[in-house]
Amino acid sequence: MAKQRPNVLVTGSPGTGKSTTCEQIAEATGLTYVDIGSMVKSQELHSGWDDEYSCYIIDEDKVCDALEDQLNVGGNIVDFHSCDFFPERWFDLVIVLQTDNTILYDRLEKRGYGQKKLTENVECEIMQVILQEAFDSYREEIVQVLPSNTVEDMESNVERTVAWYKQVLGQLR
Ligand SMILES: Nc1ncnc2c1ncn2[C@@H]1O[C@H](COP(=O)(O)OP(=O)(O)O)[C@@H](O)[C@H]1O
Repeated sequence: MAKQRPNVLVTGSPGTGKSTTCEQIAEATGLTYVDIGSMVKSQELHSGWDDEYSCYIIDEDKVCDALEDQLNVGGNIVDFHSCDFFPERWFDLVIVLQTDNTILYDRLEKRGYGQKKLTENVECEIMQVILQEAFDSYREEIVQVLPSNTVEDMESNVERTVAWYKQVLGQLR
């Protein structure tokens, strides 16, 4: 079944601005914002709590099952800090947000991350782990790597995604 509207995936290390960016794009386009982190918690799509990293151990199969119908129809903007376990066909655009490590460090510190989690997340960003994951999982043509250091960056990222969305919708109709 062909999607009626495109789906967008916004990925990147924690703190790069996924949720803020997604909320703004959702407001401007009417796409449904799907925050996987909250879903994992509220629908218990996990296999327990990881004390070391203070996070849930996500059950990827359960997440995909829970999203299947909605993503097949289309019209969603999905926010998650990992992107290699979703079916490739779900997404028409994959945005990878990137933030300079000193800025990211400050954001995660403000969020109250412990030293271990903070260092590992900043290292993940430096090593471009999510970027690599995105290029390994999706066609290069649909992956967009966007800087997310400043408010101006965010505005520009929202603007270009909204423009892309309108263009795709125009082609579908
Ligand atoms: N491009 C940006 N410029 C300035 N502040 C930003 C930017 N992106 C995110 N932030 C701020 O950083 C914090 C983390 O953003 P958030 O959207 O929660 O990130 P994520 O969902 O990727 O973890 C928030 O306080 C947000 O306002």
